[in-house]
Amino acid sequence: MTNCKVCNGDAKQKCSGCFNVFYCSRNCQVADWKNGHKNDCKPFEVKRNKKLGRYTIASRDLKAGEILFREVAVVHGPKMLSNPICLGCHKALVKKSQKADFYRCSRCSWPLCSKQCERLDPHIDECNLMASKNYKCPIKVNCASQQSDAIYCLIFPLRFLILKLKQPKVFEKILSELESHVDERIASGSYDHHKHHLVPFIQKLLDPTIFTEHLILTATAILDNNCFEISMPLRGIEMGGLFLISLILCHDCVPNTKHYVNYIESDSDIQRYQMTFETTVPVKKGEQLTTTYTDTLKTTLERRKHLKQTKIFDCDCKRCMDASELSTYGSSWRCQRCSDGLILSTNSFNNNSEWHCESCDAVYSCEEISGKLSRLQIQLRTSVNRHPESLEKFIVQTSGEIHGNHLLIIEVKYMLCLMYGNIGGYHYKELPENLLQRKLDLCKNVLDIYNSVDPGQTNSRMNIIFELNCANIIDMKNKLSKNLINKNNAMHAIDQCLKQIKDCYDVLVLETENKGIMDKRLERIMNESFM
Ligand SMILES: C[S@@+](CC[C@H](N)C(=O)[O-])C[C@H]1O[C@@H](n2cnc3c(N)ncnc32)[C@H](O)[C@@H]1O
Repeated sequence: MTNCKVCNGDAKQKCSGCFNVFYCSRNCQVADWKNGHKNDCKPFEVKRNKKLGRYTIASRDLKAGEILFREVAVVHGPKMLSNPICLGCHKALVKKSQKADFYRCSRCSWPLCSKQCERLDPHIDECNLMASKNYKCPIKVNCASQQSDAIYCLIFPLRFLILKLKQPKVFEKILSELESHVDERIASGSYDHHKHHLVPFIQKLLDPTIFTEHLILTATAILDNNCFEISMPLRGIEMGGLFLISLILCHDCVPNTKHYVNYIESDSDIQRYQMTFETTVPVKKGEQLTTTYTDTLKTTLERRKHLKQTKIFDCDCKRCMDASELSTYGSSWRCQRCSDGLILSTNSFNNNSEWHCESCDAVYSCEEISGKLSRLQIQLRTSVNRHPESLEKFIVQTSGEIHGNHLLIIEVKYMLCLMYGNIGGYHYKELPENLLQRKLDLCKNVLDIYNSVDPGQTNSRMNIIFELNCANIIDMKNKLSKNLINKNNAMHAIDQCLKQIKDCYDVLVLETENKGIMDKRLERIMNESFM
């Protein structure tokens, strides 16, 4: 028999939000809700094992699109390599002219937007500290360019360490619970720069007998290992945040959740960047809830190398362990020696393993495969302009060497899906029939791959379903005008497409940054549909 969380009596009911707590009566449940369960009610449990450390499992069956939790960052700040940003409001700083300097904080000299940003939280604490030690930001006018500036790597660790002074209990809990892999990071030499620049900077501002080199490097490693990006291009914001619940979710290359950050207006000077996590697919009670720490639309070798470098673990998820990437062939090449077979990795668990042709057994080194990919990526970024004709040419020219579902080609196809029907010279009213059919085929091809590697209500998949339905509507209208289909059937099909478009819109605008763009896309297809 389970006991009531409030009075310890025999429990007869459980909280339907999380399934984690039990009560004897409605009165006890209401009392507990008011007493804090409102904030703690989350439909998952935190578990721990040797391989993952802490991880989360669903405590009840979850539908796709269920919100798991929302939270604000305990600390946020510039990324380790950041373009010049205002330390007050965090917006990107743009120079008015080549020679002009940014506005400088009157006390610490860090670049800001204006005087108004001087007193904003969290800049105020670091500014007080720097002013008290007479520290002035050394960025020179001419080197404060739009390029990444390593000096910003000083600020986020400083803010995190200030937490030790302001909220010591919270800081100690974070230090004892979060994984940092600090020793591996130090041993690899990747923290040498921090030893020479960050440590002396912090120790100039904070007591070095308490803020030792190891503590400073551990705090930095905690940020590197656990932070999420706060990326709001329309607001000009690119930074990192430490979200204490979000970080517990472990990684999978086919995750079952997605997350986004929205800006919440507040009366105070505190900026609130709110993280939301939600399921993208149905998740059964007891199943692990997973997120991604990398780009799910990159190849296995790229994802695994990125995870090893940034989060210090070797991913052994189902997708990584299958050379065919769940039968999508998302990392596969075509054999140039027999011009027939597919080249796949011989051992997915080893990033340096050889690759071999399934048909003629030709062997390729890992460097050859990585080199091929880099060459095509560079070709795509530099010589191929972002125009449908040149992207189509790229697909044709590379088809002898790379599989049509390789994720680099899927990236190109995704761009084409968004371009056809939407950009100048290719709007639906001027799109020839063959290109409309091409768009339909491309959308189906890309969707097929996303169904395996990026399933459910992910933004990229929702974008493709949106485009596929737009193209379907135009196709239907064209056929109707040529009397190739029955009017009632066509109207019914168009209604169905509009419904799916609206569903995609509803999912995509949950991330409020998308709203303006999505409104325009919706308006465009509504106009096209009823013309
Ligand atoms: C953001 S933390 C995740 C929460 C962490 N397990 C904890 O207890 O605080 C990231 C770390 O979790 C571990 N981890 C997460 N996903 C993993 C996976 N799929 N395989 C192995 N380790 C993983 C790695 O040690 C990684 O550096």
